This record gives sequence, structure tokens and C-alpha cells, in this order.
Amino acid sequence: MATRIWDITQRLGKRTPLWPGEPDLVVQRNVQLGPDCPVNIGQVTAPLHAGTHADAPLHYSNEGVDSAGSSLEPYIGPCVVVDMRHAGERVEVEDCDWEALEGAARVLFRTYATFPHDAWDENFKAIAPEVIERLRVGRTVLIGVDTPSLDPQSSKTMDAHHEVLAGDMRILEGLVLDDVPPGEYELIALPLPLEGADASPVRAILRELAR
Ligand SMILES: Nc1ccccc1C(=O)C[C@H](N)C(=O)O
Ligand SMILES: [Zn+2]
Ligand SMILES: [Zn+2]
Repeated sequence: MATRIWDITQRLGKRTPLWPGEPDLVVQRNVQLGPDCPVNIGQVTAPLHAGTHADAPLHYSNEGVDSAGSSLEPYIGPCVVVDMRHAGERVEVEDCDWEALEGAARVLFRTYATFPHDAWDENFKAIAPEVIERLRVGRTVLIGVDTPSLDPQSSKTMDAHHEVLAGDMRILEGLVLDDVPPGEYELIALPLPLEGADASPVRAILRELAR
């Protein structure tokens, strides 16, 4: 039997919801295939936090590494998907099943029943910094969310991001977890080696674990 794969990546296009105030995501054609030209050639212009992406530490610290400088280790390996749909406006310590999270190297939080592909959701659930702190102490290396940020849209202090920084963990945002049952998987979500970039788009997938 072939190993099952879940694509947990948002499509990038005109309809991709963007953080308020960010410039449009544009895929354009610069060269057109025709009688005098053998190929089509395009160009993409996009905010680095559009769609499913990996924050680089440079996003929340001027001393942090950029997307090119980050190790790939956190972005590939065993992970746990947990269902947090029951949480309130923030995922709190008491909302979590700490038995399931014990020793988890990578944790993906599902908060949406249905991912909002067609509209920006300004009331997305944030993750409490105390949750990140506990994962940091437990040696988690990567935290992923199906929302646009770990911190609330209005945050000026980015407390959850700073807990991530303290543990030198990595972050994935904008995952699509609608079709993924809670449980253990292999995660593969590699950032591009973009120099000077504070984030990178990723193609994020989960693979069924061999049994
Ligand atoms: N575009 C922004 C403009 C202002 C403040 C934050 C953003 C973000 O994109 C947040 C991001 N997704 C993050 O949490 O890493
Ligand atoms: Zn981001
Ligand atoms: Zn972030």
C-alpha cells in the first residue's frame, strides 16, 4: 500500500486571504509563448507571510537567522496534530492534552472546523505564551498553526513568538488541517533559502507513519 499524504498547504492566488495592509499576491506572465517565442515565463510577487509559511527568527529578532540561514531539521520529522477547536480566543495550557504532547518534537494545532479560504479572519485563535513555554521546556522544536499567527492580530508584543525565540524553535503558520485526524505523522515543510527573508512560503505535507 502506498503511504498516504495530506497536503496541508494553502493555494496561492488572487483569492488567498492576506494580512490586512499587505500588498497583493500577484502571479504574472512576462513572456508569452507564441510564433516568435517558445515558452511562457512568469513572475511572482508576494508578501513573505502569505499563505502557508515558515517564520524565520529574523521576523521577531534582528539577531535571528534569515530563511536561508535556518537549519532544516525542525521542518522535517515526526509531529503530532492536536485538535484545539474547543479552545476560546486563545489556546490555553488547560485546553491542551499534555499526555498527547509529552515529548512531541513538532506540534501542529488545529483551531478551525473549516479553514477560511475565501476571507480574512481577524478573530483567529492565538496560542498563549504559557503553552509555548511548556512546549519549549519539553524540547519541542517546531510549532505549527492553522491561523495566520501565533499571537493575536492586534499584538504589539508578540509574546508567543518571543517564547519560541527563547527556545530557538521554528514556526509554521497558515496550515490547512481540515482533513487531518488528530494523531502522529511525519511532517515535511521546507522553507526556501531566501537570503535576508524573515519568512518563506512552504509546501507543507504530512505523511502517514509506517506501521
Ligand atoms: N504581515 C504582518 C504585518 C504586521 C504584523 C504582522 C504581520 C504578519 O504577517 C504576522 C505573521 N504572519 C506572523 O505572526 O508571523
Ligand atoms: Zn508569519
Ligand atoms: Zn509568526
